Amino acid sequence: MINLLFFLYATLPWMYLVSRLFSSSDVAFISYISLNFVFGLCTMLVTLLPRLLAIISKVQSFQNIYHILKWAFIVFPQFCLGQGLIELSYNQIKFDLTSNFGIDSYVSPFEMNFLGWIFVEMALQGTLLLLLRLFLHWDLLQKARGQCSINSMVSPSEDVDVEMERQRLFGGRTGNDVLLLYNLRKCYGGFSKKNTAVESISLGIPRGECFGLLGTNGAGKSTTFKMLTGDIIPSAGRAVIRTPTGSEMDILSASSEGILIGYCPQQDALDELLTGWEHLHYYCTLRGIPKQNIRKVAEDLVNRLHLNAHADKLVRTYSAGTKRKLSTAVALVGKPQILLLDEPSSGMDPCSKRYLWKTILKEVQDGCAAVLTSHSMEECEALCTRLAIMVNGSFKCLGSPQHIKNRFGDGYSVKVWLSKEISYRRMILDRLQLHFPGTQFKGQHLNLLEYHVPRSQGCLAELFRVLENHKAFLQIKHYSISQTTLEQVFINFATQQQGVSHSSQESPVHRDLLPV
Ligand SMILES: Nc1ncnc2c1ncn2[C@@H]1O[C@H](COP(=O)(O)OP(=O)(O)OP(=O)(O)O)[C@@H](O)[C@H]1O
Repeated sequence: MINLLFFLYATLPWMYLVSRLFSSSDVAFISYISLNFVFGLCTMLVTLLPRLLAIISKVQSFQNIYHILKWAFIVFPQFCLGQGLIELSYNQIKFDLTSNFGIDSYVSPFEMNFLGWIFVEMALQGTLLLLLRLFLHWDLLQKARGQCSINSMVSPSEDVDVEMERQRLFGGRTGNDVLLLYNLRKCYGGFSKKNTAVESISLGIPRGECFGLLGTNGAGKSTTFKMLTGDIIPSAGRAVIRTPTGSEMDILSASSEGILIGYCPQQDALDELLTGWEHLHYYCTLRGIPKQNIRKVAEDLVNRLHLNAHADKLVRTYSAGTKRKLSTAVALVGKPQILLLDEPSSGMDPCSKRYLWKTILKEVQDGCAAVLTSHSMEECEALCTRLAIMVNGSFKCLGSPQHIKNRFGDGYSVKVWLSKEISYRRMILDRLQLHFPGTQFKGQHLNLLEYHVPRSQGCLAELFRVLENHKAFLQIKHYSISQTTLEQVFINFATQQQGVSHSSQESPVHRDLLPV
């Protein structure tokens, strides 16, 4: 019995590991167990043969071969099981026979010169292989741990809107929501956990909402999308879809329930050797659109995204913007209930962007739930009913664009152009702080300085007065005062991003002022 338990303890992780290396199906695992038993039997026979020959012929060399094989095969748990059972039966039979003559020949199975080494070897092997297995499947273990702690509060420093959204989700107040993310988390790098790309985000998106994900390069937007599409497995948390019947299911099983998810990845997943028409035809077929309707559906998408001039050409001749249009068209095939758009408008001209926005808005109005990432604040304001700004993988704020501007953009943005590139940064700040306590310096680019002045009664008129009075003294060429924009709110959050690259061209942070 002990031997059997050790056998299971030692072999199962090993067998599972090897079978999973070759295939992800459990059928492979079962086949592997069967093969293991066959293998165990073979090693037993190979060892027994010299032993039997040694008993029959009394030739010492057979006995030596038996001993060598016995020690060599000890690394195979299957052999240990068979060998252990045989030795135990042999021991018992010997004891039964000799006890009648008053001889106690019983040997404890734990004696090192009997089965002791087998136990030691199996315990070591079992432990090592189990640890190896845990190491290789660390992600799965993290996932299991995440499931257990799914209701746990994540960070006490979380923004109140983000926290409320989490509570809404875990409180079950998700009436119309179709896409639900529960504490979704992704760490790259297994054990090291150094790179947490997405840090326990919780979100519910109802039908007819376009949700915007904003963040600097590397904030974790694409990783979130990849978890939703099954490209990568979350380290913790769940992404679920609510079916029309009200039941919740894992997002990856959605297609089996007939729920369509449209995905426009950040990198165009297009075949360079096919034309636009061929792509659309192919995806329509994949989506199960009846053959007679394919032409109509493809034509509709081509018209809506203004692809007519390019649909007949090979994709390799497309410009970057045209490829994005085709990728978006592919994502829209079959009227998906959930639409995931990863920077769909990157590289598009302003005119094409408008057509794209119109198309996305139409889909959303028709009841689709969309998630969109973009580096264009204008786009997010035009399309998104709610948005979140991601910094270092977690949401820093969440709500409608107006709500975010009201909460985080309270006050005025003052831009001052100096006549020369002189270091008047501190002096201007002192003057402004004298009249408007709480004024902050936001950044500098050559001779352009930016300040944030908190809102107060009569502040605007006073602000003009102060700047006019000091214009000549402070060498101010001209200045502008505006309400804080979404872009400025974004910049404020984005400066918190770890290791934000100052050389990037993409993010709005780099198009505007940087903190100094
Ligand atoms: N396969 C990977 N292995 C290790 N780290 C990764 C991997 N993919 C992404 N990361 C890291 O995860 C973090 C988030 O990356 P992600 O691509 O999700 O950012 P993003 O917000 O989509 O950026 P962008 O706006 O540039 O598309 C980054 O720090 C990135 O370096």
